[in-house]
Amino acid sequence: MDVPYNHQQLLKQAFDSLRPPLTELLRRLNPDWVIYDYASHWLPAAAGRRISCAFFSLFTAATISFTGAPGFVDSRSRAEDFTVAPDWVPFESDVAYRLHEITKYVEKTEEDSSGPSDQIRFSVAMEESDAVIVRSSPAFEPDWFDLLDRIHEKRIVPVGFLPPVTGEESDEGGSAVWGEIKEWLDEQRVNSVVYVALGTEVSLTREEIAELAMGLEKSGLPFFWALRRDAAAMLPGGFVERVAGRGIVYTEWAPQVKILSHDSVGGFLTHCGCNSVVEGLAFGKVLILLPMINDQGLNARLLAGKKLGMEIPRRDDDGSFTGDSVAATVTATMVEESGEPWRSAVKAAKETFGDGEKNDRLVDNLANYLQDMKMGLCKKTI
Ligand SMILES: O=c1ccn([C@@H]2O[C@H](COP(=O)(O)OP(=O)(O)O[C@H]3O[C@H](CO)[C@@H](O)[C@H](O)[C@H]3O)[C@@H](O)[C@H]2O)c(=O)[nH]1
Repeated sequence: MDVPYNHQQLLKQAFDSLRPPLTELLRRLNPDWVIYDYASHWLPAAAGRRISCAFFSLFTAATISFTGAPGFVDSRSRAEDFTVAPDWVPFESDVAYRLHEITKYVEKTEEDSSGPSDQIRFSVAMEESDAVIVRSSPAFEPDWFDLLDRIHEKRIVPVGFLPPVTGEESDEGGSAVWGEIKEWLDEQRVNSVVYVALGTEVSLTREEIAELAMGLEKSGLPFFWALRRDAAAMLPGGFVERVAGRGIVYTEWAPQVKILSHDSVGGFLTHCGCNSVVEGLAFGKVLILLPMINDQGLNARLLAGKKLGMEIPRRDDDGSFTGDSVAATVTATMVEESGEPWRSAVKAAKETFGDGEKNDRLVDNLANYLQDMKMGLCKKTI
């Protein structure tokens, strides 16, 4: 969290230096399977042919489908090409980037200091795997799972949402910190508080922070805003004092899961990172969508299409938004009658995202699959 986004490639560079010791470890342990993330795209090569490799996608089935499909020529090169569904998507779909979300990636000129770009890491990690495990569920995105099955010649195994745990099972959020936050939340009305948090990688500009602050102030609703200290330093003068009592700006690592599990929280203004989305929906909170980087725009479209969240309107070219549009989206989703379909949709989705037993069944399926196919039997030869 403390590594600025523009220095993140250094983490990958450091990570790559694990290749020799990991290769040695794998040779010694000789496991049946290795499960890996996209950054270690070299793991299948390190594992060799005797160990099976499963790429674990933290991204949705829709995002993986949007990213590419073997057997289809990907002729996309301009930013505009990524603002529509790609050729291999056979059904109507809004899942695509907005111009402002993709331009910075397409026009990127600086080299990746770690060597391979994230895109290359991702596609090699997918291609070289024997199976792809997806942290999602066909109950949420049936069309996208069907499509993945059709376009990839390897097993695609949904593992469910791995919903968050609270209470004694969770050690998150030291008790003193949580005690104070809980005390404040206990004083608020049920479903009245907006929890605002933009994950671990997003950096807002001064203007974006000011508009967001103005919108929250104008909404008149109680809010709890987890904002890194460096970003909080850019808040407009007098804001914290004006909202005192009604709004909290919290500059430490927030116990997000515990906060979202509290009954006073009704909505979650989120950047649409996959973990936050699961955490919010597992507790039935309506989402207010402010995607900023990576897959977040695609997640926002997928969620908005299912009325699980409402996007804060922004200019297509530069992504700017106003405090008024923040306030209007927050109040619509949280309290106005027009937001009722969104509030009902998240209640209905709570089971899919949060039900432990339902999700555990998918984990069991995965475990059975790994057992059945162990010892390299699933190496695809087609
Ligand atoms: O003060 C904080 C801040 C964050 N969190 C937790 O940190 C996680 C953040 O995860 P996520 O919501 O996925 O955000 P990012 O870490 O910013 O997401 C990165 O990783 C995701 C996939 O894992 C992608 O979907 C995003 O685009 C990418 O930016 C969540 O579990 C939060 O509960 C806290 O508990 N307290």
